[in-house]
Amino acid sequence: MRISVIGCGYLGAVHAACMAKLGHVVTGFDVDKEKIDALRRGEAPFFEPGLPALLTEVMATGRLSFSDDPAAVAGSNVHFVCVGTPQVSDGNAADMTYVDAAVTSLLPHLADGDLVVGKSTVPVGSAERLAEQIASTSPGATLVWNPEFLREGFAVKDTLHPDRLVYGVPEGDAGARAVEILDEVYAGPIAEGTPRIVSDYATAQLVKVAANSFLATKISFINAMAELCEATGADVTHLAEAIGHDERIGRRFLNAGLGFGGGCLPKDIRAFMARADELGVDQALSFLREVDAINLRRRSRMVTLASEELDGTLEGRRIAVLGASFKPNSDDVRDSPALDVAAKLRELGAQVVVTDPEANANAKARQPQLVFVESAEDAVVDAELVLLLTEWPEFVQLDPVALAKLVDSPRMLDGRNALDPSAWRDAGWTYRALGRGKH
Ligand SMILES: NC(=O)c1ccc[n+]([C@@H]2O[C@H](COP(=O)([O-])OP(=O)(O)OC[C@H]3O[C@@H](n4cnc5c(N)ncnc54)[C@H](O)[C@@H]3O)[C@@H](O)[C@H]2O)c1
Ligand SMILES: O=c1ccn([C@@H]2O[C@H](COP(=O)(O)OP(=O)(O)O[C@H]3O[C@H](CO)[C@@H](O)[C@H](O)[C@H]3O)[C@@H](O)[C@H]2O)c(=O)[nH]1
Repeated sequence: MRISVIGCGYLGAVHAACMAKLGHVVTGFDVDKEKIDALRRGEAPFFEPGLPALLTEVMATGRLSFSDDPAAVAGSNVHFVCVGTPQVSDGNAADMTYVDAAVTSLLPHLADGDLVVGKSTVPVGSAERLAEQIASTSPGATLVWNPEFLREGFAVKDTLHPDRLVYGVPEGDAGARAVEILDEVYAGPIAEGTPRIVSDYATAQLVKVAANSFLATKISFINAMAELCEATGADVTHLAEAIGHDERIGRRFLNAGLGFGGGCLPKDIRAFMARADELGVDQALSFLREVDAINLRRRSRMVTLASEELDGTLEGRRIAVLGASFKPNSDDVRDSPALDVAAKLRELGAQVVVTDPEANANAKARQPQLVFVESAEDAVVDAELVLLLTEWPEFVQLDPVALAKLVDSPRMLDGRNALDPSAWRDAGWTYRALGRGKH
């Protein structure tokens, strides 16, 4: 198939490369010329394991090209819309400006029989509105909604081997034909047995935000339990393990700590609440307000614990922060709990030194007043307190004995429950963690 991918950010760049890997001829288009120039050189514009090698492999076949010219999408039969839907600056809703602009720029290049495939995460009702817009100028083209569930850090694997495919299609022949085309696009994963669910537009859009709401709720549930553990002296890691053995609950996404961040879960639950409000069913999602509040409370709890560790005085105290990205194996700092905590501590007067294996540059662009260094060893020199805020493997594997020799005072606050408490305590550290023992 001839495929265009509109928007080559985290989602679009991976999607374009994976579609080429599946044998299609792909043109990636983005308005960001710098990003396109990098992709044309075969460089991933962000850190994503496996993407650079995949780009090199598929670009050598000649099946993948990139352009900053909107007309480059002409001639493709399937057009994936992968642009951003961030939170609006003055509220909780999703900003649909980029999706609207992307579809508008696509319209003049659509031919009869073309498929427009929405992949961005949008408020329910958007597909119906965009389908009308497309029908008014290009009645021969069809819109389908095909939400994406990839995780950063595993994006290539998740795209090539998704755990499910969801198609939201219109009724009638156009919908049936759209299913046939999408089945051809995803022939590889379907042959591997990937389940696919065919439904209407509204359901497909809702599946995406429902899935992210469930994941966010699961994380906030365990973090609420962490609050109880802190009040009672219990250990949330044992609690998670114990309830996780119940297959109906499951252990995944029960890692208590600093909570969720990134470019998806926080903004998606807020946009979902905003949309429910518009639909007059805000009560149905009122629990998500609490999910958000529990999540944000973990960040302030970390700041409080840091202050307590330093006898209530943050002013002028040297704090080392390990981690800036919202999770390991990503350089994404959008709504990063780690960066948020580091910035707050600095605001309160601490001398904060941050290090992240991949996210230093992105983090510095957002928080230029923070000091960034290249390694954990550099960050902890003379530190009175060390905070582990993103559980990169290189941080989890740090040697507490060697590190103790570099710090001013061996105090560790583990914001991700990622370290072995006894190893750190045996090496002379004061070790405290969120949800583990009485504070
Ligand atoms: N990042 C993820 O892991 C992930 C996973 C699943 C779904 N999503 C959803 O996918 C969408 C994209 O997310 P992202 O993380 O890739 O965002 P992003 O900000 O990394 O990328 C968006 C890209 O769209 C480009 N763009 C903006 N307007 C454009 C236009 N009119 N024409 C062409 N390009 C344009 C931007 O320059 C940018 O490169 C969002 O709706 C997000 O919720 C993201
Ligand atoms: O037990 C857990 C699991 C995750 N997290 C945090 O939750 C956030 C999100 O993690 P994850 O879901 O792995 O990252 P994303 O790449 O943002 O992926 C989510 O958001 C994507 C965009 O919508 C979806 O496609 C994915 O399915 C969904 O998992 C991160 O800050 C993690 O540190 C926890 O605190 N505890």
